[in-house]
Amino acid sequence: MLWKRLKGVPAIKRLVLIGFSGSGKTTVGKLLAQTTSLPLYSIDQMVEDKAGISIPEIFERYGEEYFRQLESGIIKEVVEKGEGIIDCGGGVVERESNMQLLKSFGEIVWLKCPLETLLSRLEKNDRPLLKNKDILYIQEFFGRREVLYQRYGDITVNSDRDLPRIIAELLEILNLD
Ligand SMILES: Nc1ncnc2c1ncn2[C@@H]1O[C@H](COP(=O)(O)OP(=O)(O)OP(=O)(O)O)[C@@H](O)[C@H]1O
Ligand SMILES: O=C(O)C1=C[C@@H](O)[C@@H](O)[C@H](O)C1
Ligand SMILES: [Mg+2]
Repeated sequence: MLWKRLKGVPAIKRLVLIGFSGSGKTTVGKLLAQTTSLPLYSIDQMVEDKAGISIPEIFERYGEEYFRQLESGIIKEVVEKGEGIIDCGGGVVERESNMQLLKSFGEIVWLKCPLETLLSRLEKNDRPLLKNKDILYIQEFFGRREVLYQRYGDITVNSDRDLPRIIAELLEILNLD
Protein backbone atom coordinates (compact mmCIF):
# COMPACT_ATOMS: atom_id res chain seq x y z
CA MET A 1 0.00 0.00 0.00
CA LEU A 2 1.49 3.33 -1.08
CA TRP A 3 -0.75 5.62 0.90
CA LYS A 4 -1.77 5.62 4.54
CA ARG A 5 -5.30 6.14 5.79
CA LEU A 6 -5.62 8.89 8.42
CA LYS A 7 -7.38 7.40 11.42
CA GLY A 8 -10.47 9.26 12.66
CA VAL A 9 -10.84 11.31 9.47
CA PRO A 10 -13.82 10.23 7.34
CA ALA A 11 -13.00 9.00 3.84
CA ILE A 12 -14.57 10.71 0.84
CA LYS A 13 -16.52 8.07 -1.06
CA ARG A 14 -18.56 10.28 -3.36
CA LEU A 15 -16.40 11.85 -5.98
CA VAL A 16 -17.05 13.76 -9.20
CA LEU A 17 -14.33 14.14 -11.83
CA ILE A 18 -14.49 17.20 -14.08
CA GLY A 19 -12.03 18.67 -16.58
CA PHE A 20 -11.33 19.30 -20.23
CA SER A 21 -11.38 16.47 -22.81
CA GLY A 22 -8.15 14.52 -22.44
CA SER A 23 -7.57 15.54 -18.83
CA GLY A 24 -7.99 11.86 -17.93
CA LYS A 25 -11.39 11.71 -16.20
CA THR A 26 -12.32 8.34 -17.70
CA THR A 27 -8.83 6.83 -17.40
CA VAL A 28 -8.35 8.05 -13.82
CA GLY A 29 -11.94 7.14 -12.90
CA LYS A 30 -11.43 3.53 -14.03
CA LEU A 31 -8.14 3.14 -12.17
CA LEU A 32 -9.49 4.74 -9.02
CA ALA A 33 -12.60 2.57 -9.10
CA GLN A 34 -10.47 -0.57 -9.49
CA THR A 35 -8.22 0.48 -6.61
CA THR A 36 -10.98 1.45 -4.22
CA SER A 37 -13.76 -0.94 -5.34
CA LEU A 38 -16.11 2.06 -5.54
CA PRO A 39 -18.61 1.93 -8.42
CA LEU A 40 -17.83 4.07 -11.45
CA TYR A 41 -20.47 6.04 -13.35
CA SER A 42 -19.13 7.22 -16.70
CA ILE A 43 -21.68 9.74 -17.94
CA ASP A 44 -20.50 9.78 -21.59
CA GLN A 45 -20.68 5.98 -21.72
CA MET A 46 -24.14 5.98 -20.11
CA VAL A 47 -25.36 8.56 -22.64
CA GLU A 48 -24.09 6.38 -25.49
CA ASP A 49 -25.73 3.29 -23.99
CA LYS A 50 -29.03 5.13 -23.64
CA ALA A 51 -28.94 6.59 -27.15
CA GLY A 52 -27.63 3.37 -28.71
CA ILE A 53 -25.19 5.39 -30.85
CA SER A 54 -21.81 7.07 -30.27
CA ILE A 55 -21.40 10.65 -29.03
CA PRO A 56 -20.12 11.90 -32.41
CA GLU A 57 -23.21 10.35 -34.00
CA ILE A 58 -25.52 11.99 -31.45
CA PHE A 59 -23.99 15.39 -32.25
CA GLU A 60 -24.14 14.78 -35.97
CA ARG A 61 -27.74 13.56 -36.10
CA TYR A 62 -29.42 15.55 -33.32
CA GLY A 63 -27.06 18.38 -32.31
CA GLU A 64 -25.44 19.51 -29.08
CA GLU A 65 -28.62 20.55 -27.28
CA TYR A 66 -30.05 17.05 -27.56
CA PHE A 67 -26.78 15.60 -26.23
CA ARG A 68 -26.90 18.04 -23.28
CA GLN A 69 -30.46 16.94 -22.47
CA LEU A 70 -29.42 13.28 -22.41
CA GLU A 71 -26.38 14.16 -20.31
CA SER A 72 -28.46 16.08 -17.75
CA GLY A 73 -30.99 13.24 -17.59
CA ILE A 74 -28.26 10.70 -16.80
CA ILE A 75 -26.78 13.00 -14.15
CA LYS A 76 -30.18 13.22 -12.42
CA GLU A 77 -30.28 9.40 -12.25
CA VAL A 78 -26.69 8.95 -11.11
CA VAL A 79 -26.79 11.43 -8.21
CA GLU A 80 -29.52 9.27 -6.66
CA LYS A 81 -26.98 6.44 -6.26
CA GLY A 82 -24.91 5.87 -3.13
CA GLU A 83 -21.15 5.99 -2.97
CA GLY A 84 -19.18 6.12 -6.18
CA ILE A 85 -17.06 7.97 -8.66
CA ILE A 86 -18.78 10.02 -11.36
CA ASP A 87 -16.71 10.47 -14.53
CA CYS A 88 -18.28 13.46 -16.30
CA GLY A 89 -18.14 14.59 -19.90
CA GLY A 90 -15.96 17.64 -20.49
CA GLY A 91 -18.95 19.92 -21.04
CA VAL A 92 -20.87 19.07 -17.86
CA VAL A 93 -20.01 22.53 -16.50
CA GLU A 94 -22.00 24.18 -19.30
CA ARG A 95 -25.18 23.74 -17.25
CA GLU A 96 -25.41 25.24 -13.80
CA SER A 97 -28.18 22.76 -12.91
CA ASN A 98 -25.84 19.80 -13.58
CA MET A 99 -23.29 21.25 -11.21
CA GLN A 100 -25.82 21.90 -8.42
CA LEU A 101 -26.85 18.25 -8.58
CA LEU A 102 -23.26 17.01 -8.69
CA LYS A 103 -22.28 19.26 -5.78
CA SER A 104 -25.08 17.74 -3.74
CA PHE A 105 -23.70 14.28 -4.61
CA GLY A 106 -20.11 14.76 -3.47
CA GLU A 107 -16.69 16.30 -3.76
CA ILE A 108 -15.87 17.80 -7.14
CA VAL A 109 -12.32 17.20 -8.36
CA TRP A 110 -10.98 19.21 -11.30
CA LEU A 111 -8.31 17.33 -13.23
CA LYS A 112 -6.31 20.29 -14.45
CA CYS A 113 -4.00 19.95 -17.40
CA PRO A 114 -2.31 22.45 -19.76
CA LEU A 115 -3.67 22.70 -23.29
CA GLU A 116 -0.39 21.56 -24.84
CA THR A 117 -0.60 18.19 -23.07
CA LEU A 118 -4.32 17.84 -23.81
CA LEU A 119 -3.73 18.39 -27.50
CA SER A 120 -1.01 15.74 -27.61
CA ARG A 121 -3.36 13.28 -25.86
CA LEU A 122 -6.21 14.10 -28.24
CA GLU A 123 -4.23 13.70 -31.44
CA LYS A 124 -6.72 11.13 -32.66
CA ASN A 125 -9.51 13.55 -31.81
CA ASP A 126 -13.13 12.48 -32.26
CA ARG A 127 -14.60 15.00 -29.78
CA PRO A 128 -17.28 16.77 -31.84
CA LEU A 129 -16.72 20.21 -30.31
CA LEU A 130 -12.97 20.13 -31.04
CA LYS A 131 -12.77 18.19 -34.29
CA ASN A 132 -11.39 20.17 -37.25
CA LYS A 133 -11.15 23.38 -35.20
CA ASP A 134 -8.17 25.72 -35.51
CA ILE A 135 -5.83 26.40 -32.62
CA LEU A 136 -7.15 29.93 -31.93
CA TYR A 137 -10.68 28.61 -31.55
CA ILE A 138 -9.50 25.79 -29.26
CA GLN A 139 -7.45 28.20 -27.11
CA GLU A 140 -10.44 30.46 -26.63
CA PHE A 141 -12.77 27.53 -25.90
CA PHE A 142 -10.25 26.10 -23.42
CA GLY A 143 -9.97 29.50 -21.68
CA ARG A 144 -13.75 29.72 -21.23
CA ARG A 145 -13.93 26.17 -19.89
CA GLU A 146 -11.09 26.72 -17.43
CA VAL A 147 -13.10 29.50 -15.78
CA LEU A 148 -15.98 27.06 -15.25
CA TYR A 149 -13.83 24.18 -13.95
CA GLN A 150 -12.19 26.60 -11.54
CA ARG A 151 -15.59 27.84 -10.38
CA TYR A 152 -17.05 24.42 -9.65
CA GLY A 153 -14.03 22.36 -8.55
CA ASP A 154 -13.72 21.85 -4.79
CA ILE A 155 -10.29 20.28 -5.24
CA THR A 156 -7.80 20.76 -8.08
CA VAL A 157 -5.47 17.92 -9.04
CA ASN A 158 -2.69 18.33 -11.60
CA SER A 159 -3.29 15.63 -14.21
CA ASP A 160 -0.25 16.54 -16.30
CA ARG A 161 1.64 13.67 -14.65
CA ASP A 162 1.86 9.94 -14.89
CA LEU A 163 -1.19 8.00 -13.80
CA PRO A 164 0.22 6.32 -10.64
CA ARG A 165 1.09 9.74 -9.21
CA ILE A 166 -2.39 11.10 -9.94
CA ILE A 167 -4.02 8.07 -8.34
CA ALA A 168 -1.74 8.28 -5.31
CA GLU A 169 -2.63 11.95 -4.77
CA LEU A 170 -6.33 11.25 -5.11
CA LEU A 171 -6.19 8.37 -2.63
CA GLU A 172 -4.45 10.66 -0.17
CA ILE A 173 -6.94 13.50 -0.65
CA LEU A 174 -9.89 11.17 -0.30
CA ASN A 175 -8.35 9.39 2.66
CA LEU A 176 -9.52 6.14 1.17
CA ASP A 177 -8.33 2.67 2.03
N1 LIG B 1 -1.96 10.97 -16.95
C1 LIG B 1 -1.96 10.58 -18.23
N2 LIG B 1 -0.81 10.39 -18.87
C2 LIG B 1 -0.77 10.01 -20.18
N3 LIG B 1 -1.87 9.80 -20.95
C3 LIG B 1 -3.06 9.97 -20.35
C4 LIG B 1 -3.19 10.37 -18.97
N4 LIG B 1 -4.50 10.47 -18.67
C5 LIG B 1 -5.17 10.16 -19.80
N5 LIG B 1 -4.32 9.84 -20.80
C6 LIG B 1 -4.68 9.48 -22.18
O1 LIG B 1 -5.33 10.60 -22.77
C7 LIG B 1 -6.43 10.20 -23.56
C8 LIG B 1 -7.70 10.85 -23.06
O2 LIG B 1 -7.98 10.38 -21.74
P1 LIG B 1 -9.45 10.24 -21.19
O3 LIG B 1 -10.33 9.63 -22.23
O4 LIG B 1 -9.39 9.55 -19.87
O5 LIG B 1 -9.85 11.77 -20.99
P2 LIG B 1 -11.25 12.38 -20.55
O6 LIG B 1 -10.95 13.46 -19.58
O7 LIG B 1 -12.15 11.27 -20.08
O8 LIG B 1 -11.82 13.02 -21.92
P3 LIG B 1 -13.37 13.31 -22.35
O9 LIG B 1 -13.83 14.51 -21.60
O10 LIG B 1 -13.30 13.61 -23.81
O11 LIG B 1 -14.15 12.08 -22.01
C9 LIG B 1 -6.45 8.66 -23.50
O12 LIG B 1 -5.78 8.16 -24.63
C10 LIG B 1 -5.67 8.33 -22.23
O13 LIG B 1 -5.02 7.09 -22.31
O1 LIG C 1 -16.25 19.09 -23.79
C1 LIG C 1 -17.36 18.71 -24.19
O2 LIG C 1 -18.32 19.49 -24.34
C2 LIG C 1 -17.57 17.27 -24.44
C3 LIG C 1 -16.67 16.36 -23.96
C4 LIG C 1 -16.85 14.91 -24.07
O3 LIG C 1 -16.53 14.27 -22.83
C5 LIG C 1 -18.27 14.53 -24.48
O4 LIG C 1 -19.17 14.65 -23.39
C6 LIG C 1 -18.75 15.39 -25.61
O5 LIG C 1 -17.87 15.17 -26.70
C7 LIG C 1 -18.76 16.88 -25.22
MG1 LIG D 1 -14.05 10.62 -20.70
